[in-house]
Amino acid sequence: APYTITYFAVRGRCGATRIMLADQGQEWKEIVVSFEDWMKGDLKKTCVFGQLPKFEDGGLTLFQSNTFLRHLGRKHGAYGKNDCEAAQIDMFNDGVEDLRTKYLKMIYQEYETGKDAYIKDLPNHLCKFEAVLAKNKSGFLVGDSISFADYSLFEVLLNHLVLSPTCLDSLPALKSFVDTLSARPKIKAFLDSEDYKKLPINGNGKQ
Ligand SMILES: N[C@@H](CCC(=O)N[C@@H](CS(=O)(=O)O)C(=O)NCC(=O)O)C(=O)O
Repeated sequence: APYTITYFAVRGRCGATRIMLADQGQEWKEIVVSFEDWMKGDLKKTCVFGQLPKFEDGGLTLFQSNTFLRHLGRKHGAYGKNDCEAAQIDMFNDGVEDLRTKYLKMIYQEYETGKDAYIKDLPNHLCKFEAVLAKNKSGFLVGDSISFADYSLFEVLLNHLVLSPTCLDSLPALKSFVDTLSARPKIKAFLDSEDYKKLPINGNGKQ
């Protein structure tokens, strides 16, 4: 397979990419880097931004997890049917990234002190995506087929359901979005796999 992910032994910022690859029927290789090896610094020096994950597509080497999603979107017809849809897909993926950034800040910097307040404030962020999905009859964020932004939203919702299992109870469009994507055969198989289940969501073991 031309695709290789190099990352720590976490779902982290590769969660959405792996779900997208699985749903698109793609195989990929995983190179797992231990924190101990990472701290030696040799690999870090070769990374454009000094960070992982790294994604290889044959001879193309990429960093930046959202870049992987866009690249796969272009390659596998998951980036809308025209520039207008592509721009909206970018917009919603950027919105998901805002939520992911808030989530990661809480997880890594203020879990004990900030978890309850974060969960309390969560509906104010999730309601924005609820409104978008409630408006688009296709069941996807943009247009009439799945895009990389849908995988990104789906994955961040899965993580939030671990943090707060009731967080979608009053958001029917998001609940149905998660149920529908979870039922897609290749996503279901991947989420049931040991490869998926054996990895913690985050690097500090908090979820
Ligand atoms: N914007 C980057 C962020 C990448 C990033 O923050 N990587 C962290 C690991 S993780 O937060 O994604 O799990 C890292 O390499 N940290 C180690 C280091 O910075 O030396 C992306 O989306 O890929």
